Amino acid sequence: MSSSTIRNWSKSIAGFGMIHPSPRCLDTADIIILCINFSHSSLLADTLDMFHNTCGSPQRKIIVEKSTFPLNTCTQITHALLAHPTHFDILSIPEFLSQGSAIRDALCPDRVLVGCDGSESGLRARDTLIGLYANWVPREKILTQSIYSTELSKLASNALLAQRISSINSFTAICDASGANISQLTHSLSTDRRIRGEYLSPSLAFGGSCLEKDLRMLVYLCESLNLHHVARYWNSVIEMNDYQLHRFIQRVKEIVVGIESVKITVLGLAFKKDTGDLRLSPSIRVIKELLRQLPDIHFSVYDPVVTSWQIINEFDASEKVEPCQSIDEAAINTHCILLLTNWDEFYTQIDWNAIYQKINPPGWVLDGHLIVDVKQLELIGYKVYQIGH
Ligand SMILES: NC(=O)c1ccc[n+]([C@@H]2O[C@H](COP(=O)([O-])OP(=O)(O)OC[C@H]3O[C@@H](n4cnc5c(N)ncnc54)[C@H](O)[C@@H]3O)[C@@H](O)[C@H]2O)c1
Ligand SMILES: O=c1ccn([C@@H]2O[C@H](COP(=O)(O)OP(=O)(O)O[C@H]3O[C@H](CO)[C@@H](O)[C@H](O)[C@H]3O)[C@@H](O)[C@H]2O)c(=O)[nH]1
Repeated sequence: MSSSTIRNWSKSIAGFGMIHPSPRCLDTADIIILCINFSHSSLLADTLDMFHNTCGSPQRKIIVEKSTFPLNTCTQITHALLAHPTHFDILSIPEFLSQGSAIRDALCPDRVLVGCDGSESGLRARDTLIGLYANWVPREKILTQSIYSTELSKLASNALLAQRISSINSFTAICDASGANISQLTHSLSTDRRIRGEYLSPSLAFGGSCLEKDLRMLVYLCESLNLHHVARYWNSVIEMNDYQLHRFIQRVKEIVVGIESVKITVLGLAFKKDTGDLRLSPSIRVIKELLRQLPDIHFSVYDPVVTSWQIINEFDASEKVEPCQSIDEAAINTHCILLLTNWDEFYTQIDWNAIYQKINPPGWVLDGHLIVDVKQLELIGYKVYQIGH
């Protein structure tokens, strides 16, 4: 979300504001929402230091854990602040929004989980936050739980989403090896009302800053609870994701190896459509791994949202990765087109006939998201690999 969007949105909800954190602003706040990124773990310590440095106004404050922190973080914060003269109540209210639909998800959440420690003041703090959310979320969608349950619910949600993606991706491997068709398979699965179709879209891998990170947190939690079988189970979801990505990279290698001065066109760099976020993007992993294994390759990259500056900054070997302003520009003299992000315009706005005139024979297209109509492209003359077909 851009800061101006957040500002406009937050203006419409009385009492909300974006602040640059400082001991002074913490002193005057009634509710402090932590949405920092735990991967900078020292920053969590900095934040706690900042609370310690506030002058200690007598008024009680509520700290909301919105970031996805490891289980038990709320309790650790409580202990860390025990000696502080201001009294704090800690709540866990995990965030479930997705990149690309953040505002819609925030305004119309499936549910809001509010976890508290069950103490008298904790329950009062919980009711304050429920009152705040009730301004725009129907009361029946606001669920109250213990702090451990809300923290674990967040990890469990991302783990199950990732597990569904890895499961369907495992079937693309079976389809590739057996001749079955993944589109037909997902269609039949989605008609089963116990399964349905969400998070069953096959892909070259799941990416983004959350699913893998939260799975790793879950694996770590299981290990620390001596639940080694359970840890291995969830770790296998990550392993399946890596396997799927490397299967795709292997297919590209088989096609381009031996071609002199090979040029590959990458369509889509963001980790998914409707965002410019590059964190743990499968496209970037594909490019970097191919550059590592076949350093002579040149890439031309087009993404509808990711800027040239972002592309240049992402790669050390920037002279080998050329940002392009259009699909047509990226495709000139290419040997192979990779469809790596599921942008809507790739489904509907690519003139495959026109592009075929600009590329090097035999004209390979490798589709990591079931974007193209394979038969139509083969009729034009392309050679096509689509996951699971
Ligand atoms: N991005 C999402 O879609 C999403 C969705 C749900 C939950 N989450 C969770 O929210 C948290 C943040 O994720 P993000 O994607 O917004 O990360 P991010 O890195 O984009 O943003 C974190 C921000 O916090 C700031 N920050 C970190 N430590 C700070 C400190 N001590 N004081 C002041 N500012 C500090 C950083 O400078 C950064 O701007 C993570 O725990 C993540 O798992 C993210
Ligand atoms: O059927 C699917 C659905 C998604 N993906 C991929 O999975 C990744 C993650 O997608 P998505 O879940 O939409 O993105 P995020 O914005 O990372 O959101 C997830 O992570 C957030 C941070 O924790 C949570 O708040 C959200 O509920 C959770 O969906 C992307 O690479 C997608 O392309 C697939 O391959 N197939």
